Amino acid sequence: MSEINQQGLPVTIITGFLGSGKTTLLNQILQNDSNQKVAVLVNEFGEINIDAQLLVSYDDDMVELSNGCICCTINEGLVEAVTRILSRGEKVDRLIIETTGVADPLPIILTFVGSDFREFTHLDSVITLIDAETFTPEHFNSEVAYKQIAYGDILLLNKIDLVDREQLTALETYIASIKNNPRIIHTQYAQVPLPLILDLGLTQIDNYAEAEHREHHHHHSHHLEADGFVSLSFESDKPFDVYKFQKFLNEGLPLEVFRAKGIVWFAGSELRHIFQLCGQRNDIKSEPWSTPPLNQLVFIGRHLDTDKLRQQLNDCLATSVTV
Ligand SMILES: Nc1nc2c(ncn2[C@@H]2O[C@H](COP(=O)(O)OP(=O)(O)OP(=O)(O)O)[C@@H](O)[C@H]2O)c(=O)[nH]1
Repeated sequence: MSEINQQGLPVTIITGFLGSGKTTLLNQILQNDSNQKVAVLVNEFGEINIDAQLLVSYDDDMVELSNGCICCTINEGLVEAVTRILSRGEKVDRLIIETTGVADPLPIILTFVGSDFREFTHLDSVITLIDAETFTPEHFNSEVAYKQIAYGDILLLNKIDLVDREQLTALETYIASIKNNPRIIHTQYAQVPLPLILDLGLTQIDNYAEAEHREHHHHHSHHLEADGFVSLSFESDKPFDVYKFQKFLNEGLPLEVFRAKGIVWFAGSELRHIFQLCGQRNDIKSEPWSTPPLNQLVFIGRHLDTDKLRQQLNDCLATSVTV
């Protein structure tokens, strides 16, 4: 029996704030770790799981947990999903969990270090993505954004193509002020040699004993409300008018929207469009459809007027369809 088997299934948790590059990293791992059987658990805050659809391999090994956050409301779902993976006859080499951008990683960490799973799994490391362009010492006034860094064993300072040297140095100085000897790696599109992030055995279980005790006496399921994040999921089997949608992005999009992503269908186009918005930046890429066309979008932000936003999106739909 290999050393890994004796220790149980290696688990890697990928965390980081909204839009920091978690799915991009997961795709890097899946593309480069092709000799291994990787089970993936993708959790999204929103009713539609967009991330799962944007992964390079999307098959039976994927377990999606949508509409909630595994750190609180659907933690039971996490336990069930992991139990399912562990009880499959087929050998699995590792489990990777991508949390939502608004997840507190601690309850997820404790699910592995403080439960029956401890016998069958071992938490290898917690990887935290940080968007070097948008992250500031105010950490978006979000307690979870702070905790994601505090509990990260490896910090990937991502999107370095969008910042200058001074901004990077300022960020590193801030991180060093809140965390002892941080292990920081600079990345662009989350590209990192896998030996630098996998199978390192970095998570120190003993460090969590006290945290586990505290959590048992503490209700953490209200942090989303406290941070003020809400999500709107929009689906339609009618296409958007490309000009109306572009006008909406340029003039109508509420400033409160911090993150948006989705699969977009434009009237007159045969392609599926992948829409991504992080802060002030958005882009749309196109590729062929592998499913019947439809619109599926998620908008996340603080204090969103979801009714108004839904109406604005409905107004972007094309009145006549020419595909
Ligand atoms: N310029 C630039 N863009 C990046 C980089 N890494 C990721 N992105 C883009 O940032 C956007 C968000 O990346 P994701 O990987 O989806 O981020 P995420 O953390 O999974 O997002 P959520 O799960 O929705 O919170 C996408 O459009 C990526 O292509 C980078 O290093 N540089």
